[in-house]
Amino acid sequence: MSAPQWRIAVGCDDAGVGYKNKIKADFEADPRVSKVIDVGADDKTAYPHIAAAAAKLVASGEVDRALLICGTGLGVAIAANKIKGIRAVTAHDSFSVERAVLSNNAQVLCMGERVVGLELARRLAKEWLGYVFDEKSASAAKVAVIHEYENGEGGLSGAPEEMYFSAARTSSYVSTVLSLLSDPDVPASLSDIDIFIIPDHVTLSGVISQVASASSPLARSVLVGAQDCYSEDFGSFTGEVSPSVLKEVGCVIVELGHAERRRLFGETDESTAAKAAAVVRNGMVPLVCVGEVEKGEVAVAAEEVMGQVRSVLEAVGEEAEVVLAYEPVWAIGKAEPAGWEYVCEVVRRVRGSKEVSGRKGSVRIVYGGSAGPGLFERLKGDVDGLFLGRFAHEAEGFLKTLREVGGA
Ligand SMILES: O=C(CO)COP(=O)(O)O
Repeated sequence: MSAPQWRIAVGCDDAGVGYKNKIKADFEADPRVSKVIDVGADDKTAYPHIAAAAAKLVASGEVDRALLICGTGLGVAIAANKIKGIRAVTAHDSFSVERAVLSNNAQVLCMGERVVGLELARRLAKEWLGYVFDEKSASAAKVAVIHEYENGEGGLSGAPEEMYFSAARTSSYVSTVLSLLSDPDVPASLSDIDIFIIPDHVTLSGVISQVASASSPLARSVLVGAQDCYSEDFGSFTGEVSPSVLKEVGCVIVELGHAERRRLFGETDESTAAKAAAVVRNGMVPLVCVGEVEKGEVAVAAEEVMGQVRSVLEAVGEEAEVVLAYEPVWAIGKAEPAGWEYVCEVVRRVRGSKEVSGRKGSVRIVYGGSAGPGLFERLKGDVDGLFLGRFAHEAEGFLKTLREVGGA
């Protein structure tokens, strides 16, 4: 496979200036390199800033690779790996440099000026330019798993969604789900996904206690969420539910902006965004429902959804973890979900938007709207999980879908 023309960022801290400058000059003279961006620094700038600046250029696609030098090559690798999408390695021998690209598709190579001689470092950097990751190789699937871990695991909602269950039914439903999850035959892969249940506010604390006293670690890992909360923590807001109290009782996720709340209770992008900020402020994860009202073109739907997404992401800041439940309003409460190709295309556009792809915090996108068993197989790859309503109202149906999302 022939090497492309590389665009490369180089950077170092004050311990790596000499090697960085030499290798930079080598790159500039190498016909395999089309562009070199030097992110510094020849001064006392601490290495994490330099490493992050170079890694961000890689993550944004402005360059293909980065080469970072510090005293050991360790700190710059650790820092670069904090940037989403980055695979940075420290390597000081020929074989590791080769495998870093061919096995791990690492885009960032780090070396230590105090570890290897200059000529070896220059030779390794030169060899590095000759390796190209093969997306069709057996390594590709393993690299994809790294990406999945970075994005977090899929999520699933169980009933009781909306206001369908009595308190007694919620309690018996949750005990059935927990006992099914405690069955020794449940596939281990279910522990790779985040399973969540979002009951009504009144039964929430009871469900949290049921989960806490479940008999298996998998059942005890079920996350319990709330269906809404207010944007203020405390005060004269009679009838509202405080995000601070939700946190206090062990709630970890708060669903916001459901289509019914927007339609029946006048909730807007602004009020949803303010609530999302309150949820994040209280250390919980907002699960924000977004979706176009009318069925139509993918591009129009994605634009409508992005309007809802933008206001939330602006409000929560760039580091907060967010789950988006993409629920086309027209597909809720129907016999069938929206077409899988349509869903994947809208989700791809949302995920690829600069607002979503450019932020530091994880954004998982789950699909909701008449979702149930048999759907995830079509959506996986683009969609991180499912947000279930009626088709999880029977515990067995919920478990069946969980197995599908868990790849079991
Ligand atoms: O709105 C939903 C979940 O919040 C979807 O509900 P249904 O799957 O029952 O259509």
